[in-house]
Amino acid sequence: MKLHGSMSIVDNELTIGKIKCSELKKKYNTPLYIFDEELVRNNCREYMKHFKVEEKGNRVAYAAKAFFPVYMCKLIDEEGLYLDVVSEGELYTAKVAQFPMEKILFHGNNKTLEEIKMGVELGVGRFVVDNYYELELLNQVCEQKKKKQDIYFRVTPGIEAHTHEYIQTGQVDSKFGFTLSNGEVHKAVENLKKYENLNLVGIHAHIGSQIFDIKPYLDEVEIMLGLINEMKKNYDIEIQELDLGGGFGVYYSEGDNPKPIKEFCENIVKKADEVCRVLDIKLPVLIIEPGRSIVANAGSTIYTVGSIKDIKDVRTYVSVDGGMTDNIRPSLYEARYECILTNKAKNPKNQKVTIAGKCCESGDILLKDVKMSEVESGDILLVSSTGAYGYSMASNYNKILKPPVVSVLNGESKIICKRQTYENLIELELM
Ligand SMILES: Cc1ncc(COP(=O)(O)O)c(C=O)c1O
Ligand SMILES: N[C@@H](CCCC[NH3+])C(=O)O
Repeated sequence: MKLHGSMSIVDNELTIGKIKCSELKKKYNTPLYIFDEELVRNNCREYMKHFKVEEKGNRVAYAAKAFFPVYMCKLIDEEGLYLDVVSEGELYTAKVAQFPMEKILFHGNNKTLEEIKMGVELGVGRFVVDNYYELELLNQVCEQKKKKQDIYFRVTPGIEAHTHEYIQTGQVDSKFGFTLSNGEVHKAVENLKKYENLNLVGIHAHIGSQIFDIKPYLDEVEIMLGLINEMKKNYDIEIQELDLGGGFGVYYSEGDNPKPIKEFCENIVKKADEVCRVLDIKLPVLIIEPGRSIVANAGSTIYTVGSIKDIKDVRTYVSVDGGMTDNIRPSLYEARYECILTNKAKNPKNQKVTIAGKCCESGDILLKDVKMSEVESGDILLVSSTGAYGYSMASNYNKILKPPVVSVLNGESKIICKRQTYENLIELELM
């Protein structure tokens, strides 16, 4: 297994943030999400530096959906990032964390009236308007509240990025945004005069998630700056902000070859400079919205191994005390991960096993056919890179409790999300 961030192996045992996994298990029990705070902060700083936030006034907005406890929101604020939210719940979390509302971008393809009202009342900086329905609702709400709201248009630029089809978003056949190729974007711009309470300051596109190539982003820069140029020429509208979305890929398992943050950022910034020079237009403020690439490698999940079923000449199933409820990604996207027995970190990996979860579901498989050292019940199994879309997509299927999240940093650990209790589980149910 590739070691990430502050992971290291000491006396044949895996440590994170200078703490042995066996100590974490003893203190907090399993299953347990571990959050490597140093790595998250380093990733934020890499983005801020290489996307030229100070130098050029560009912005990095963290995509809350990847992992968003109040603690994470406060960290994002401390590191100076902006924030991308997609729901009332994420907005509420930001409010509780006292995140500056003017630094929030509010996304979503079907924002409800309640969500729109909440966003306007709280004073979010930018609504990323997805469709006509939202334009109407937002304008009405702003009229009632006598506010003028800055907006972006979400554009579907027609880029098919190479990633799982469930997490592609930039292609024409998408539920998100105004389509560029059939003139929808232009029509929306032409109609803007009707919406007196809205002020179009930017355009946005997001081409998908877990993307390794830089090329689709460079295409996106070209297409979107071309659009900005047309808007100036055809409608005399000056677009000052260009939001290119997130989706930068990370390493989960062998074969994944993500580019370093520096490379993604520098190439995008450089390309935008070049295209603006060619088109002879003013360089807009650039925004990106990384989620996964800030938190994925910083998160790990530890489990305790329970039953082991060896079906001779077929497969060996090693079952753990969590599964698809704390990590739906393998079942949903056939996502692949790496794992290690933390208490036998350097032992030779001489067998092939399949790691199964405990849900009543045959598809509840976390890792299929992975190399593993001699395994026994009671061992601690760590799955790496579960920091993005693990906790945030966790469920209570089979009424299994969501595990806690513990942050580790320089030999200290602290709970940032408590373990759910059975009382939490049934508190909304009629007795
Ligand atoms: C609009 C938007 N921005 C940002 C992101 C973050 O993506 P990722 O976590 O892959 O960086 C997403 C999710 O794909 C998104 O839909
Ligand atoms: N939840 C997805 C990514 C979501 C993308 C959001 N637009 C994943 O785990 O990969």
